[in-house]
Amino acid sequence: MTAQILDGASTLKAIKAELTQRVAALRERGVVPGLGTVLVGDDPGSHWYVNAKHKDCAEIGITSLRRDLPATATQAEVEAVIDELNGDPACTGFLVQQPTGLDEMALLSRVAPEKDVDGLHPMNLGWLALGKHAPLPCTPMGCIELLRRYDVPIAGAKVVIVGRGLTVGRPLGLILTRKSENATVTLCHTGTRDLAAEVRQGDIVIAAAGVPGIITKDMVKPGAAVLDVGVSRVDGKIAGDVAPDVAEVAGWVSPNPGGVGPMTRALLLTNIVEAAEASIAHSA
Ligand SMILES: Nc1nc(=O)c2c([nH]1)NC[C@@H]1CN(c3ccc(C(=O)N[C@@H](CCC(=O)O)C(=O)O)cc3)C=[N+]21
Repeated sequence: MTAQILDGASTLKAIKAELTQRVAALRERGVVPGLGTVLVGDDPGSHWYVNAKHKDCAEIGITSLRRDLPATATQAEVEAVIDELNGDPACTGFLVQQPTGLDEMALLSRVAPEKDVDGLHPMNLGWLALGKHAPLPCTPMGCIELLRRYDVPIAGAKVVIVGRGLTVGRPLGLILTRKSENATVTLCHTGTRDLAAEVRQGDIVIAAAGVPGIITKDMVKPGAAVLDVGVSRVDGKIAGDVAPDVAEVAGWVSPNPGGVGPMTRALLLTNIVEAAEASIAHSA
């Protein structure tokens, strides 16, 4: 027996089809959702991601405001672009692509919280900790949406997260322990004494350590769902956190590429549409 594939690419397609109708409904009411991106420098990976995001937007009727700055851009220059997008009504949501090489906390904090479609503004993460509705981070929500669409049970499940990074592991623990998800979470990190023993308890394992192949077959409970969030490059190719032979014991696995990456984009699109819908609710 081999694991069922959690196909993020086809799920992104399905979500785009659903969002197309919501964007059309917004446009009928005179609201055109517009995504802004702020990109600093010429990292090819970052350029690929930002291009992909704008292509996704164009497909479903979201307009694009693209601000590309050279690697030499200063903190003040990037902050001026953030201020400009904060004040532009055509921009209903935007993000600063990471990494920038600048003071990222200062940049994140400067984005108007209601335009923070990455869900990473300190105020939005604070609302998450306090249990109030706010934009949520795209990669964690992409993981959850992928599990939901394949009917992997989350409520009551033991979820083992590997990695405490600010964009995935840390917020994911907060989200999965809400009443609406109701999972029991173990958050592992470099201080974890026996990683294999922790991972073996997981009905769901979410690997977001950025260490190629850190999750091996012997660590996985038979039938578990294993999500691979890690993006490392080995010889120019994407290497995930999950070793390929994990599929021999797992019940479900997300491929990488083709799993959580496209789902991150799907949830970004969802956040853009929701921010635009919320702007109507607030002005009505
Ligand atoms: N402010 C900010 N927001 C982000 O959401 C953000 C960011 N900064 N910095 C970098 C990470 C990374 N990220 C990905 C998006 C899409 C894929 C994706 O769609 N990958 C494809 C193809 C990958 C390939 O072939 O190169 C896949 O997994 O199938 C991956 C990774 C968003 N990030």
